[in-house]
Amino acid sequence: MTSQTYRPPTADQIRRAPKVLLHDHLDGGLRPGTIVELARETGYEGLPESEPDKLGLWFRESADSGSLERYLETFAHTCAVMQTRDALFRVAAECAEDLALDGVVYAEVRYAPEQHLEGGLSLEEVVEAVNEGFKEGERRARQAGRRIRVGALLTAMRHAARALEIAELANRYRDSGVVGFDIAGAEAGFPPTRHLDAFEFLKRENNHFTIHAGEAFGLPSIWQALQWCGADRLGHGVRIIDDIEVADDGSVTLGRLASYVRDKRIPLELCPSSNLQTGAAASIAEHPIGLLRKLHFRATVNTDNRLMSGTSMSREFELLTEAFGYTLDDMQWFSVNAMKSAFIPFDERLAMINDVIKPGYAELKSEWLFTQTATTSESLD
Ligand SMILES: O=c1[nH]cnc2c1ncn2[C@H]1C[C@H](O)[C@@H](CO)O1
Ligand SMILES: [Zn+2]
Repeated sequence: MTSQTYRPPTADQIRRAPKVLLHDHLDGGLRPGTIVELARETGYEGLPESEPDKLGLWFRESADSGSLERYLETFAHTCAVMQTRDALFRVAAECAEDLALDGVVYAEVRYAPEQHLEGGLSLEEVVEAVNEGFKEGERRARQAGRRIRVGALLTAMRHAARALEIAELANRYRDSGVVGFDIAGAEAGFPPTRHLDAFEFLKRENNHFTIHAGEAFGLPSIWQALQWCGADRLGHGVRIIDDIEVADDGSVTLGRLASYVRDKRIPLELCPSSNLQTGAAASIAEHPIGLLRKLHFRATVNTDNRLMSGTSMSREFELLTEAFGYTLDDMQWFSVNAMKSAFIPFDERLAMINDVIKPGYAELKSEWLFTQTATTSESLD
């Protein structure tokens, strides 16, 4: 008799399973219908499509270019409609609602405050609007019988020069909704060491940060992010695969950097579908996550940009299940990994693991027992 543990989970089980999301961009996850409405309300006339389904398709197709730089161009439209307090509040509330509906119980959602100042808001007003939106989304989710907790990560754009200012902002709001800091944007030509002052400030403040590294650019970027900047986690980090050698007989050799990442349990915020679009991986089946999971790296599964990739946490897990035969146990492993790597305090992470994640998977895994019992007693009658 095979237990549920060895069966692929159904789409419904994947959706109901408690999931943890560490890498999701607020400006990469808007509902297409909301973009259309906000564009109308705010007088933005630059949208390439005015009908929500067509607009959603436009984002997916435009982001599918094989280049990170072209992928990033699509954010001009989402940021354009996120320039008022009401728009930021709405987008954040809907983000929390959508994630909760997808079975996400804990999420860290990032955005770059400096990209939302065109309507005259201050950096503080941007952060407060988003924080209030997340709270509202959590409340709506609770009303609908779901539970989610959302924290914000403040991102600085790596081509700009405001990283220290944004790091200070993240530090100021650390006890009210902001759980950490990040840098994002085009990777090639913009090494993380350009922003050392920001990282050093956060270290002095005992604060947390992740760095987009090892996505469009390889090992040097990961090495800098860890050994020069002191990142707690790697945004993507998928190119760590370049430091892992698999011989014809299947034996695996880790280089110094890959060993360091695994030994120190550095969390990798892997985003499979996003990587296919930017050319960082050729297919889900060939995505390094398969090997990294086998080798017990601290791998986590993430969406990156739900709008641009037409994805969700459930969709990412469906794709992985299909490609690698993952079970509910694998899903639990990824979810516990992510929760261990979150930026909230240790006792709260532990409580999420023990009181939410493990019981959630235990319940799903036990379901097969009851279907089994029902069939057995029927056949005995
Ligand atoms: O995957 C990514 N790599 C680098 N930068 C990214 C990625 N996804 C989104 N961004 C950028 C574009 C957004 O406007 C910004 C803040 O969320 O972060
Ligand atoms: Zn990202």
